[in-house]
Order: sequence, then C-alpha cells, then structure tokens
Amino acid sequence: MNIGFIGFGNMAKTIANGLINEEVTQKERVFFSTRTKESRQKTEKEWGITGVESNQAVIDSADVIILAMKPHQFDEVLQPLTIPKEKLVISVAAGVTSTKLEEHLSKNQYFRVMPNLNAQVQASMTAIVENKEVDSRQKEVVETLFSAIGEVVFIPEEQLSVFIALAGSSPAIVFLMIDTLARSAVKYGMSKDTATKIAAQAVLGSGKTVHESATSPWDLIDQVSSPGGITVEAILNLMQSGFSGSLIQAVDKMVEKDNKLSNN
Ligand SMILES: NC(=O)C1=CN([C@@H]2O[C@H](COP(=O)(O)OP(=O)(O)OC[C@H]3O[C@@H](n4cnc5c(N)ncnc54)[C@H](OP(=O)(O)O)[C@@H]3O)[C@@H](O)[C@H]2O)C=CC1
Ligand SMILES: O=C(O)[C@@H]1CCC=N1
Repeated sequence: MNIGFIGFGNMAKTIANGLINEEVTQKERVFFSTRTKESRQKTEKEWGITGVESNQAVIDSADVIILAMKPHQFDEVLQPLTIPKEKLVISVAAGVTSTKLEEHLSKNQYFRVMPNLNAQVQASMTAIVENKEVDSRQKEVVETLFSAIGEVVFIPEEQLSVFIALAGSSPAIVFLMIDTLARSAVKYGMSKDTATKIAAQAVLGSGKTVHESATSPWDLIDQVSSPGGITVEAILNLMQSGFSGSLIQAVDKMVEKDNKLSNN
C-alpha cells in the first residue's frame, strides 16, 4: 500500500516510523510533501524516503493519504487539489471537523483519526471517528494502519474533543509530570537521567497496573498509601493544593480550544 503524507512534521514522522517498523508498508512506498523545500530535503536525507515537490504529487502517488498539516492550513492546502474518489484520506488534525473536510472530500472517502506521540513506540491510543458512509474495506484499512502503532477505538465525532484531551494531548501532561518528579529528585542529588528513568518506569508500571487490574485508580491510591506512611502525605498535600482541580481545568481548556478551532 502506498502511503502519502501531506505535512511531515512531528505527528506524520511518528506515524510513518511506526508503519515502517511494523512492516505495514516499506520506505519505498511512503511519500510526503512539506511547506518548505529545506524541510523536505532534510527529511529525505535523514529518513531515506521520497519527498515530492507538490501536494498533488502525494495524492497521485499514494493509495492512502494522511493529512498532517496544522488545522489552519487545511483550506489553503486542500482547495487546489484534485483528489479522486477512490483514494482514502485520513485527517489527523484536531479542530478540522467532518463538515469542514466535506467541503473538499466525498463523504465516503475519509476518516478523522486522532493518534498520539506514543505511536513512536507502538503505544498510541488512537481514536477513529465513526463514518458510516465508508465501506468495510476502507474501515479495515484505517483500523489496520493505526492498530500497527498502538490501540484503536472508534468513537462518535462529538467525543473527539474530550478524547484529544484524554489521549491526544495528555502525553504532554504526563511528560511534564515525569520531568517534574525527576527534577525534584535532582534537588536531592540524583542525576537527571537516572531520576527520569525511574520516574518514567513508575508511570509506565502505574498505567499497566490500571490496565490489568480490576481495581479502580481510586482504590489503588489507598493500596499505596500505608496508614501513617509517606504516600498519604503527598496525596493530601496535592489535594490541598488543588492538583485535581488543575487537571480538570486543563481538560476544560483543551476541550474549549478544540471547540474554538472546530468553529473557525
Ligand atoms: N504533535 C502531536 O502530538 C499530534 C498532532 N496531531 C495533529 O497533527 C497535525 C500536525 O501536527 P504536528 O506534526 O505537531 O505539526 P508540525 O508543525 O510538526 O508539522 C506540520 C507539517 O505540515 C507541513 N505543512 C505546512 N503547510 C503545508 C503546506 N501548505 N503543504 C504541505 N505541507 C505543509 C509543514 O512543513 P514544513 O516542515 O516545511 O514547515 C510540516 O511538515 C496537526 O493538525 C495536529 O492537530 C494529532 C495528534 C497528536
Ligand atoms: O496540540 C495539538 O493541537 C495537537 C493535537 C493533539 C496533540 N497535539
């Protein structure tokens, strides 16, 4: 399957890397375009894949086209293109609604998909927005592509804003938490590298425990918090200083921003 990317920044590179590593496609079958020649040439040199000179050339070369530009670039990019109806188009952009995509694409040829940066390690949590107009073969293609880079869930479009907060953007929050935990240990003399590895493994294990245990996170907090012990000091301190409130506000801000982008 030839896969084309329009826009080849952080997200597109992450997806392409996952698809090549998982042998869903081969380097020779990946094509991309960027805004600037410099970025295209640099990526070609570093990645050994084919950059093409125009966005139309991506459409012409690929069976599946992944739109991975910034949301505000969509109209400008899609307007001049001729996209045959048999090509499957996947948009990974936040804030570019189905209604917006249908200004440029047929109802039965596209999916909105929201992966996350953890696709780098085949651990994305990806949402595919349900589209009842596409056929089962296209659905299978999109599911196969994104299952290669992690977990996949089908959701209605109304839930995408909150999904972005929960999974598309949340890696940044978790990275902030890992970095802050590690930095706090540096204060006590541990090296940043060691502290980061330790904090990352603790976070990785905690996610795995939640996944694999029938116990809720709330009950797991109690299991770690020995009576009169150390953990409960932190939990109560975080509760007093508004940790949960800050996270709730952060989710609200992300949903608000996605709605704002979607209404533009
Ligand atoms: N980063 C993430 O974790 C996630 C991002 N997304 C979505 O992915 C999309 C891309 O985000 P991200 O990768 O972070 O952004 P980047 O800024 O890293 O990449 C954007 C890419 O688009 C290219 N581009 C801009 N204008 C054009 C154009 N006219 N024609 C062709 N290519 C163009 C840029 O080219 P050049 O290099 O020359 O500037 C660049 O390669 C966004 O819509 C975002 O919502 C979704 C999930 C997670
Ligand atoms: O920050 C953004 O807009 C994109 C969407 C999800 C992750 N990155």
